[in-house]
Amino acid sequence: MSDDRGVAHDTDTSALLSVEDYARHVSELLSPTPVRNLPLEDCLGLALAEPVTTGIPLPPFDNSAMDGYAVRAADLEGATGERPVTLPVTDDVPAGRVEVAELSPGTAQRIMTGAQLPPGADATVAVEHTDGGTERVAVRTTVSPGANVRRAGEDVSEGDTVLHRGDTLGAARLGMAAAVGRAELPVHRPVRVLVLSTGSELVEPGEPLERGQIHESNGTMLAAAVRQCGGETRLLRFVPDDTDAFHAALEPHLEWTDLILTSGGVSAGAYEVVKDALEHSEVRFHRVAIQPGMPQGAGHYTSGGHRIPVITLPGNPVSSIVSFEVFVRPALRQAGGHHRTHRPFRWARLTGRLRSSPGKRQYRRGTFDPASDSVTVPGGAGSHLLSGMAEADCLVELPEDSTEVAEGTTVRVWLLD
Ligand SMILES: Nc1nc2c(c(=O)[nH]1)N[C@H]1C(S)=C(S)[C@@H](COP(=O)(O)OP(=O)(O)OC[C@H]3O[C@@H](n4cnc5c(N)ncnc54)[C@H](O)[C@@H]3O)O[C@H]1N2
Ligand code: MOO
Repeated sequence: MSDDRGVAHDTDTSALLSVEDYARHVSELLSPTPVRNLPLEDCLGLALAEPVTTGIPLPPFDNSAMDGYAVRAADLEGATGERPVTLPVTDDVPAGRVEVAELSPGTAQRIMTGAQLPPGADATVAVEHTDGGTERVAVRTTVSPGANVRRAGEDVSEGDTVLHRGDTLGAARLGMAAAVGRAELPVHRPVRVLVLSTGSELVEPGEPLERGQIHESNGTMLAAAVRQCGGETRLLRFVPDDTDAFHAALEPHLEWTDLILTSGGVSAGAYEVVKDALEHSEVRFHRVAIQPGMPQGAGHYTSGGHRIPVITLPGNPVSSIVSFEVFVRPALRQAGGHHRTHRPFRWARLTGRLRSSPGKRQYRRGTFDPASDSVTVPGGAGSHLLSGMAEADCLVELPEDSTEVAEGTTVRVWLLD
């Protein structure tokens, strides 16, 4: 097996912080963002800060589920294709009509889907079962009382709670809010994250590379990851490997920022600018029992009266995105007020065998097959192997105590977007 080629092996696992302890530490850094009333069109992806109760029933009035004719069911007794019952059509009721006349016995009113059921009517017969007449209508079927009628309050009653605190507002929930008459909702404003990348080897995508250089990719990736979980971002991509320049780059953004998220520059090298620049702030660097993503830092950046939470992710691209998923995403979701903070997970059978780092929780990149509840891990464990991450639809969790994981073993998989 060679699936751990290119993995940074650290055999000293004695001083490693557990994944749980570090995750808790990170989530304690952030407080919930302030609550604002925003128009519905600005609420997509944000978390509701208070429950929504409805002041009206839905539907608000009895109405027709079909285009056809409002009738009294008893008037159609015995109607068949051979012996239709013919009724005079006394009115036309389009959707939106406010005043609707009473339906007299032995008559029909032409009615549209969503239009008020006339008082006295107890059913609608669909136009397909009639000759479609406008003066008189021949009806070829019987109907039961209540047929094709949507009763007031059938969906929700006045006073019902229709949305809950902490709900993430997606299309259907925004539709629900509009349906009960809300134009605005109280939501947690998005968490504002200043994403920054350091490294003299980094070059703007689109520019040619000299030998020894790579395109900057973590900034794009992490900013997108923040936005995917409901946050707002500012991206500083080429912060120089110089501590004064680092502080100067941050300065204009400090008033705006809820969290500073860096990648790179924190391990054991000679030019670790993030580590050097944060040395005098309240940031602590840890080695966490996770692969990829072992070198981590968290705390507060202090400057000119500001005290801003900061999380420093490792620079290897897969290390940075995996540790974002494991540590940062749940913390951001919690700060944004969402009650769903974690990705959904499934249990799945491994289609091949894997080797894992002892003493560390390993996250491998996989593709999950929901039809067979199985997961395939095509690529290696190396934290520079971004293509495997780009292909993956899940992260495969191998526990700290596993070393050789046999084919067929049941593992937890975290489903990605
Ligand atoms: N002697 C040791 N060396 C390393 C250790 C260690 O414990 N002792 N840990 C290894 C592990 S594990 C990881 S993970 C990395 C973490 O390194 P840094 O966070 O300091 O990151 P850099 O050294 O700056 O970069 C690592 C790698 O990632 C590339 N990178 C960085 N930023 C970006 C970016 N914005 N876009 C694309 N790629 C980026 C960078 O070029 C390097 O290849 O350290 C190991 N070493
Ligand atoms: O293995 Mo590092 O922990 O590449 O992330």
